[in-house]
Amino acid sequence: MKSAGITISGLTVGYGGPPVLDQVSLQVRPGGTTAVLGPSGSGKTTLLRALAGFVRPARGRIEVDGKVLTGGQVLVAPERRGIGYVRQDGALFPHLDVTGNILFGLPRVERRRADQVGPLLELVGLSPSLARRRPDELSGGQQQRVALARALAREPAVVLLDEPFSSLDTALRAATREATLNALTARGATTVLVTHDQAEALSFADQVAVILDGRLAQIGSPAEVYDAPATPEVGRVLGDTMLLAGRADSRVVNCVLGTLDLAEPATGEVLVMIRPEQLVLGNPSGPAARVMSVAYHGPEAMVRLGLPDATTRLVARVPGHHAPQPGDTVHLTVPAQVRSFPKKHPHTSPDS
Ligand SMILES: Nc1ncnc2c1ncn2[C@@H]1O[C@H](COP(=O)(O)OP(=O)(O)OP(=O)(O)O)[C@@H](O)[C@H]1O
Repeated sequence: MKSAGITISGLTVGYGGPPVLDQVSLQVRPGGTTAVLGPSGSGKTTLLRALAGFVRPARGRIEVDGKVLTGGQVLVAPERRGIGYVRQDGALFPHLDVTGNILFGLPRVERRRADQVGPLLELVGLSPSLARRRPDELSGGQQQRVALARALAREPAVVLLDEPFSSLDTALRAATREATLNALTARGATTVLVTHDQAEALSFADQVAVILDGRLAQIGSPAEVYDAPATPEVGRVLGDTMLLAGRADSRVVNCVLGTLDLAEPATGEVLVMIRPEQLVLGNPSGPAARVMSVAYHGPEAMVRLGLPDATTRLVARVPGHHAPQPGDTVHLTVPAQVRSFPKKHPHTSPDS
């Protein structure tokens, strides 16, 4: 399969009302994997639908491998785009077995080649012995992998995945995600994954696009968007954040947690963004806080903390076996460099 790059320019889509995607422009490199992350209703599925050719954009252009699929008068039909689409529910045909599902819709000549089913199943991490099972004889994760094998059977240059793992439990989800990524990489497919799940986006993709209210708020590597979000809102989409009022002076900022180092210089009134894992408990040089509650999750615990000012509430993520007890007094430090944003509104509570 040939890898193909995707270029989306000024894409605006509405369903008769105000645009649900507004002037979105982004690129996916050939063979690259981009995760699209954003709150519910932000327009993620609409972006995939526009790529697949299921909706006609009001404006904008979509090119795959340098060929215009959408733009001006051009609207290439979905089946002629060379794009595979795997939906959240897998959408297998219940009356067809695995082989029938994978070969469905292929040209008649290729459909006779049932021998391609075994290698495809292996590619997505399934045993070829499942080839004659029907969907109701498969687990959710197996069904998702069959759906992926069906998409790959057409050898699409681009594969779109719309929350394909969200109905699976944690262990199955990780295994299916890995099998999917391996299969896509082996085929050199260019992939766009829509997800709500921050960890999934950060671990699956080489590029993360954050969509807020129909607009592309930021695009970059997983580390860029997580560590250096363009706005507090992007920061929040990527994970839990706390915003503290502070006064910046070049590379440092003074806030209720003391003097912290800034990753980027700033001056004046700012909001300091702190992630729960940046708060370190135990160093007596830091301000004291009282443990309000502890949510134990096994490998980690989320510790809710109150500062003596009685208004600042913080959350620290600590290793599960290091969790303090409610009522304990702990000391807080932030050894990491932190990010700041120009101050727009006062906000001193954790928003997680
Ligand atoms: N067929 C449609 N007709 C009218 N409005 C629609 C249609 N499909 C989606 N919308 C609206 O467009 C907006 C974006 O929807 P979209 O499904 O793209 O969001 P999303 O980010 O994928 O959401 P979710 O994460 O909940 O699936 C929403 O406000 C939604 O109500």
